[in-house]
Amino acid sequence: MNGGSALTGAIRFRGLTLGYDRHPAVHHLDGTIAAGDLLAVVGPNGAGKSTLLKGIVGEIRPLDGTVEAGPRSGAIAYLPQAAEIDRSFPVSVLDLAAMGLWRPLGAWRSLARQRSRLIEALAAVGLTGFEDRPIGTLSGGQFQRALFARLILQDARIILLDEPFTGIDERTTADLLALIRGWHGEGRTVVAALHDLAQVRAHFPSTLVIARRPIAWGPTREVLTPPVLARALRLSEAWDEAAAICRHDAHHDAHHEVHPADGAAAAEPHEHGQSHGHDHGPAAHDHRGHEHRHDHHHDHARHGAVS
Ligand SMILES: Nc1ncnc2c1ncn2[C@@H]1O[C@H](COP(=O)(O)OP(=O)(O)OP(=O)(O)O)[C@@H](O)[C@H]1O
Repeated sequence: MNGGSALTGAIRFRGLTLGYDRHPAVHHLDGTIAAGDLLAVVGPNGAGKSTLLKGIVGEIRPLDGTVEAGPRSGAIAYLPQAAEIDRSFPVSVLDLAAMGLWRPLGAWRSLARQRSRLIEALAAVGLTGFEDRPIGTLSGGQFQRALFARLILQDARIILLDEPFTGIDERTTADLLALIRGWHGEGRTVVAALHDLAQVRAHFPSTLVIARRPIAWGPTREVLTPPVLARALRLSEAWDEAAAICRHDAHHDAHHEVHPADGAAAAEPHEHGQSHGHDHGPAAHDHRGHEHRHDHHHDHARHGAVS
């Protein structure tokens, strides 16, 4: 990957730190999600999954480092968590889905063509006949289907999904998973924050485990192991919410992160410490989360916070 057009569909992180009010929520992420990857982002509550997706789509700006996903930001479609979506707005299913057409076609081009694409997209998500229903009257599953119709119409190279199946019935989940597989088959890059590990194992070839920082990244069957998950939980619980930012260029412990090979999924299935020769394995460092908190305060004193 040399950037520019070669990055189409790929997402590259360089020393990325994301957070709120200058407190990091995800930090020191390096690596590339390859174009066409179907990647699950997994981690405990508060691990930073939503924050990472928001950072990719540009909803929040990096506190440090960079994320490149492009080349055009409009090439990203993003489905936030259901709780963040306002359903009280009085629009119909057709209108909601039609919002997805705004970027691909512009406002006034070929209304007839737009109409037929809309009808096709609603059929693809099983909502034929629901066109005129106000979105406020839909069930949770039906509303999620309408949002997926909007995603279809956005026709983006990169699709980010934040817990798309939470609270969604099995039948709808199966239908939407089939759509996701279809997107993967078309070579789009799909990244989904998920909690259901069985679902991840069954449908997502690659997984990134995070606990405020990347824990493991690679082929799902190699990454989703009990030690990795236990470590993610431990580190997440030990996190200091008030930690300050440490600059990636000055951070002496920066090499503790996972680095998927450029082109991603081949990557590194194991915990970072093991493959970089540092003794950061879970057995050797049971108190690593605590250690990390200490590092942060130390770095803060040594380098100062990023302003
Ligand atoms: N708008 C915000 N302002 C301040 N802190 C925030 C904000 N959004 C998230 N955070 C904090 O950032 C951290 C990561 O949150 P995030 O929502 O990214 O985690 P998550 O992995 O998606 O969690 P969950 O699985 O519970 O959805 C948490 O400590 C959270 O409280």
